[in-house]
Amino acid sequence: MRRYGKNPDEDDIRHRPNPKGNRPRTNIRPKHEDASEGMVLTVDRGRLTCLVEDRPVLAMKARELGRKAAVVGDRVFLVGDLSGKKDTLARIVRIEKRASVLRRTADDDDPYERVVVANADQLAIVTALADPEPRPRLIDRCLVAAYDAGLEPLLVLTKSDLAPPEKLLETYLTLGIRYVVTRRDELADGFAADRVREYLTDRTTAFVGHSGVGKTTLVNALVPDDRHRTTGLVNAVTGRGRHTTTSALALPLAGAPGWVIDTPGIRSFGLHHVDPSRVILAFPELVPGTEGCPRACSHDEPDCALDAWVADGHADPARLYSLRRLLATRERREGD
Ligand SMILES: Nc1nc2c(ncn2[C@@H]2O[C@H](COP(=O)(O)OP(=O)(O)OP(=O)(O)O)[C@@H](O)[C@H]2O)c(=O)[nH]1
Ligand SMILES: [Zn+2]
Repeated sequence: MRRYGKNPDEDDIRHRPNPKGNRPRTNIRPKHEDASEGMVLTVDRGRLTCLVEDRPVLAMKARELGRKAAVVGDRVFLVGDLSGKKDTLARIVRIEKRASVLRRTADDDDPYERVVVANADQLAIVTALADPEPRPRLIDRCLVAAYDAGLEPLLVLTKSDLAPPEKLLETYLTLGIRYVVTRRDELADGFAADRVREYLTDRTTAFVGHSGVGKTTLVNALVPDDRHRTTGLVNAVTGRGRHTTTSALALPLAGAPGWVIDTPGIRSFGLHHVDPSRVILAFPELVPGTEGCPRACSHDEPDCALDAWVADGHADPARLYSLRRLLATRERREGD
């Protein structure tokens, strides 16, 4: 698996003073030794549906977790009634350290980060080739978020029955991004799902896309029949309606091991949280060229050493251009 960078989640590093002073460490036992492991499938107004063994269990966060929130994809430990029966409520007592964190801010000037999905290793960026028109800047912003989170991006271009993909793909050639193109008739006969599934096997893939691009249609083709979301986003796990669904939803991939994590349609992708030093990790051949950069270089400023280094023939200028294009998406423009 290719990874673009580590994503240390500061939240997970707990600095707890030792209240017992110098008492021997053996006296400190892990709490809740009997807790069972589960995975968060969806979150709905403070209630988390977790998969424990093979059953969905409704749970809430234990007080002792404080402000730390569990999100979809989190591996958690639960205690209490884990039968999954009606009207039971278990408690989440621990959240495991996350392998990755996909974040977004509602707006660039909104410092409040939302952790959208934990532990994904791939980001499927779903874009229609027409109806609605593709928005390259939105795609670029999703790419930046993927690189920042250490997720490998996959472009999923839908509705190729309405418009051809070539022109849009040209833009992404130099980025070396994997892509898959689908069209309406291949949805019905299963070919679209077969082709997309190849990229999802053994992985945890978060799906993002603008409303109306056909994300739900595609996700339904990829997950078991009884887990279908109706268009209008009825929560397939809790069965509740659209107005309650603001969370992502993890669904098992049908026909192969893997997880599909559907996220609500997005209109924008705020990048307030993005660190440019991580975006360059998606361009490994450019990294040695940054040795001559000023400290904390954004790689998109006049003193950046990459211009001279690339001019000397060390790397393809088109790749530097692509890096700059992605870095520039951090500045918000009308319609992002
Ligand atoms: N022509 C064409 N239409 C498609 C294709 N895939 C989906 N659609 C249609 O596009 C519309 C939107 O599809 P959805 O799957 O609801 O889109 P979505 O991205 O989930 O949108 P939200 O539910 O708003 O987030 C529906 O009318 C689909 O039938 C395709 O490959 N070709
Ligand atoms: Zn630089």
